[in-house]
Amino acid sequence: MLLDIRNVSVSFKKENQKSLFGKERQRVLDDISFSMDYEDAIGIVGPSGSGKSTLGKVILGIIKPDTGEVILEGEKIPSIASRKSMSLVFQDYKASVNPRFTIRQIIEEPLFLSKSSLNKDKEINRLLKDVGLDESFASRFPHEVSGGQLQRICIARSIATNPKIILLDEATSSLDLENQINILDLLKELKSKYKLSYIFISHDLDSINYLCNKVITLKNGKVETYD
Ligand SMILES: Nc1ncnc2c1ncn2[C@@H]1O[C@H](COP(=O)(O)OP(=O)(O)OP(=O)(O)O)[C@@H](O)[C@H]1O
Repeated sequence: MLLDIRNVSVSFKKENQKSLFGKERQRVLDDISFSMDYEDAIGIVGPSGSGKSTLGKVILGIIKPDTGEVILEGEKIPSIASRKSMSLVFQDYKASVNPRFTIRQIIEEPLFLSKSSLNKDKEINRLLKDVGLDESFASRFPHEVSGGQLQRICIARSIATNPKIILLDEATSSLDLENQINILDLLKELKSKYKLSYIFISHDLDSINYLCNKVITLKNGKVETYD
């Protein structure tokens, strides 16, 4: 098994409490359990505020759950190994890149310590090709590419470290329909090429049905359906 989420609960301190030192907490995730096999694409769907992104952050080790655990290949998260095995693609691709970096610098950011510079150029060209862009993109800046192209660049960055799991948080939601479909097709292609596993957080059931083999529906922090 690749990933095992066991009885995860998360609560946050409630905002705007009547008393200044109020200790009321809001339970955002309530006893969530599910597992993921190699090469699964799991869709997480649910209304706004249902806890989808919080669950993503728990899986990435950004938020420590109050109770429960996340086990990646038998190892508890967060661990050094887990950080290397997972990467992330956001909805807000513009905010997730440094506007002063060239596309080459953006893609090589996670490769910083790992490869010699000669190999790096080759690697960047290969990654650009993987996401359907040619080598000329490497020297451009983010404002010189389209939204769909920038999201492709973020996907190239996310596969640069050979992760096992890519967490895509509303990764297609700010794109127009044509770009959404193109990105979903690209994700499918990369998945089979590199035997990737995806956790795909989305409002959009059509996209989830297109890409994913399992769907988890969250409602008020609980798993409502799992199939
Ligand atoms: N760091 C935090 N501190 C306090 N409350 C938080 C924090 N992060 C999230 N919440 C609250 O937890 C609940 C779930 O948020 P979350 O972002 O996980 O929902 P979501 O399902 O991803 O929503 P959306 O679809 O709108 O992105 C919300 O009520 C949110 O206000």
